[in-house]
Amino acid sequence: MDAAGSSSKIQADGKRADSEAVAFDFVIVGATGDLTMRKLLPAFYECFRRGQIDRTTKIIGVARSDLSIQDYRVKAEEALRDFVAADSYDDVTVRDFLGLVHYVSLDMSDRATDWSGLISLLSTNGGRPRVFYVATAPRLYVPTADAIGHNKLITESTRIVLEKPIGTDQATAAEINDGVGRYFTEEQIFRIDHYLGKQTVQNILALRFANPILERVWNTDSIAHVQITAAETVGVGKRGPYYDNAGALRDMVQNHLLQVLSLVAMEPPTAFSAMDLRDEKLKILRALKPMSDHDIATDTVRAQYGEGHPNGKLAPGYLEDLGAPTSTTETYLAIRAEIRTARWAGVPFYIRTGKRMASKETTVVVEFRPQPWAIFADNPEPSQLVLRIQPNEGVSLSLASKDPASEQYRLKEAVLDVDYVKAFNTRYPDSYEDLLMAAVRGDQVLFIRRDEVEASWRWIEPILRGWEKNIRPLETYPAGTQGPASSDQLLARDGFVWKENIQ
Ligand SMILES: NC(=O)C1=CN([C@@H]2O[C@H](COP(=O)(O)OP(=O)(O)OC[C@H]3O[C@@H](n4cnc5c(N)ncnc54)[C@H](OP(=O)(O)O)[C@@H]3O)[C@@H](O)[C@H]2O)C=CC1
Ligand SMILES: O=C1O[C@H](COP(=O)(O)O)[C@@H](O)[C@H](O)[C@H]1O
Repeated sequence: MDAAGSSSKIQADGKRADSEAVAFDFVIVGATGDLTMRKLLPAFYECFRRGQIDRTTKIIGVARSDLSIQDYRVKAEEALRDFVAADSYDDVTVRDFLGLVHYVSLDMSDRATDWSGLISLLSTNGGRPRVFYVATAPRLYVPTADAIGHNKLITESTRIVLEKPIGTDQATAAEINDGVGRYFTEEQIFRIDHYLGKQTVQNILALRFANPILERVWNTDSIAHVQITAAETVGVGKRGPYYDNAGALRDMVQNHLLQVLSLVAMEPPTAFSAMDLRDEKLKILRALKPMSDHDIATDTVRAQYGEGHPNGKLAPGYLEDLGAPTSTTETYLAIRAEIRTARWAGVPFYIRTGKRMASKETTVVVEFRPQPWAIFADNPEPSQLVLRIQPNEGVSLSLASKDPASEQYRLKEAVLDVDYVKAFNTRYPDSYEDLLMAAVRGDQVLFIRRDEVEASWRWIEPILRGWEKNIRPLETYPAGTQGPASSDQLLARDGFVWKENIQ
């Protein structure tokens, strides 16, 4: 399938048809870190290459390391070489882009640090967008906001972008929100969730609210259950110290997967505005049925990967990856959630995520209710709408069909499938590209509001506490598998199965 009319909109040089070049000052605090090197600089490079960034823009790296601008540009160039797709990398464009990149050494934990080097780089034009992106450990979010305020750098067009995690529970989230909120208004605070930068996540809204054919059946009358899966093949890697304090619930569910769930479940907003959209997401987060200790025991599963053989090769278990003798941190979880609204009464939402699983796939599966009266000898399988968030971005709908190979009236599943990359004949931008440019433009549609963060933590925290009390014991699963068997039982109890190997 081809996207009607799309080819005329794709520009040969890869520019995005609907966006103009903007001039701005963008300060990245944490400029030598993994996130900046692997994601932010490559994303900015792509936006520059596509003509979205004006040449007078300044991207100013800030960290404690004592580096000259030249040293930092060398590092930035290495990062672009490593992390920009080969077919996007171009020496001349890289050279031009590096001309926008600056560096200042500053310590955010030291109020006495002299900010004059940074201040001299910032434009005095109060209308020019000025963004501070805080890509450091969360304990520095408030001191950074404090230093920005103390140095009187907040103009009418200044924004602050906060990376996840916003806290580790309700209380610590409130401390960060209050601390940053002393200097910045809510309209100036951009809490990032990179899942909202994924085109396929954004597309959930288009599918639902631009296609009445779907929206009319998007409720408990037609939908039997929803599965949200974010499976990863990677282990904990070098992020062990962070991850062991977080676990899968804080790392993936509190933010990314609850955002996906709220987009799948929300009512149509009255307008496509940050306020209306976030109001509707918030209602869903607030409508999640609180998990009692009994629910935690029966409706959650938590597990940690042990040694296994993904693709026939030995992979270490979590403890070995972590380099610790013991840990009760979950690297896998499955939860059966309920949303207490008229639209979703009686429709379980199953969430699962895990590291070192059999395959990398992030999907939303919407299973429709079965035919109430079967006239065929075969019982048709209920239709499933599958949103492939990543990889192989696309959407498919399985339909029961007459099997042409059978003389009798036998049924067989046939699949309507749209592969977005082929349909739109364009590259899929990395999540950070849209998010960075939205922060520059001051558009909060793709960012999380304070009350959403709080509502997410309110639902998550009893589960965290229940697990701390071992209400649901930690299981193990071999690396390279689909998690523990009890996760299957969670669905089997309701008569459902996880849909596997979607990609
Ligand atoms: N990496 C990732 O994939 C993801 C990261 N995040 C979040 O992004 C943030 C950054 O993560 P990541 O890049 O991995 O972390 P890193 O540890 O790799 O980088 C931290 C950065 O902060 C700088 N820094 C540390 N202390 C100070 C200070 N006192 N003043 C100024 N700069 C300081 C460090 O440089 P220096 O030592 O030179 O000061 C470094 O540039 C974290 O909040 C993380 O949770 C979120 C999602 C994914
Ligand atoms: O935020 C995070 O997300 C990644 C998964 O992101 P994806 O875009 O590859 O789905 C996860 O690996 C990481 O632990 C988590 O912090």
